[in-house]
Amino acid sequence: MDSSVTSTDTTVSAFVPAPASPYQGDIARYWDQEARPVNLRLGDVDGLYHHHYGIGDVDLAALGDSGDAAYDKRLVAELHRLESAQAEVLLDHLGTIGRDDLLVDAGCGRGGSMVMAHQRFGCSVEGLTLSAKQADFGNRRAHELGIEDRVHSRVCNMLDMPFETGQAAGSWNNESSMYVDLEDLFAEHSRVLRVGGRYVTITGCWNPRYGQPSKWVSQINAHFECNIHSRREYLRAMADNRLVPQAVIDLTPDTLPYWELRATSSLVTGIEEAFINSYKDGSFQYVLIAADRV
Ligand SMILES: C[S@@+](CC[C@H](N)C(=O)[O-])C[C@H]1O[C@@H](n2cnc3c(N)ncnc32)[C@H](O)[C@@H]1O
Ligand SMILES: CC(C)=CCC/C(C)=C/COP(=O)(O)OP(=O)(O)O
Ligand SMILES: [Mg+2]
Repeated sequence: MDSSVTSTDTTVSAFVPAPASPYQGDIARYWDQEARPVNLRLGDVDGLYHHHYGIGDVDLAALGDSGDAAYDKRLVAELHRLESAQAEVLLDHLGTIGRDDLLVDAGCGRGGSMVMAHQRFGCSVEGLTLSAKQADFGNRRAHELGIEDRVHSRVCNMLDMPFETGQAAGSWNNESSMYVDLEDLFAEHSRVLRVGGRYVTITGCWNPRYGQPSKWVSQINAHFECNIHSRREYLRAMADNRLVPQAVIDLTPDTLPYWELRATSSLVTGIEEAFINSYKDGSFQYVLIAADRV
């Protein structure tokens, strides 16, 4: 992958709306300033830039011997493969999407999942992020791929989406729902989705069976300036907003191999222990919820 995508990250969106709250201003700044090598090096593998985590078994044969010079490169490629596999599973749950349909990526990051959705369905994909840097990055990448007329990112609050009622065939949050109130979020997804449309989220949530957010969950919140919700809050807020779960899948066992591999790499960020320990002590879960808009 040509690294110019990362090195030319300097353009500024023409219009950046004022943040809806001081908190959203902080989150916009957070993502404008984010440049962790773990995200850029993985994205450089094939030009799909993700800000989410991975699922699936590690391919030990592809990883090979940790002693040889190219091991680091293979490790990066393997972590990236698992992150793209996560996005594929999210897309699997959107149901049937046609070329004329619109999909909405709420909290789109640098747009990796949007590109994958367009490549799979041929549809239009609109992404919303608080970060002008991320929107510019995603739009530049779409332009390089020649899909800028079908894949577009903008700076916009996902609680106030610029779409007509019932305009979207599908919408999702991929690790972005921990920044907003869930009642407000699902009310807005419910509004923009057509009846019969599909909403999908992959998220980390605290487990009501544990009791309250554990110290590890609190550590993850502090690390990302986010506010992780409980599994119960997701289901309740969906029920309140005409979103009826069609699948609720506990992906915790599927994401642990990614974290255990990442913890051995030179790209660690310091948050690996909190994810591994909270997944193992049962206080935190990685879940996919797919819901029908009824
Ligand atoms: C962890 S990243 C996930 C990015 C992307 N979904 C992915 O899978 O690569 C979280 C994203 O949520 C976005 N976000 C947080 N709060 C938001 C809000 N109120 N409106 C729009 N985007 C928001 C951030 O700007 C960031 O792009
Ligand atoms: C599952 C949960 C609770 C996620 C919180 C949201 C979040 C910040 C996701 C990862 O982004 P990233 O890819 O930028 O993070 P990192 O730099 O750690 O890879
Ligand atoms: Mg990452």
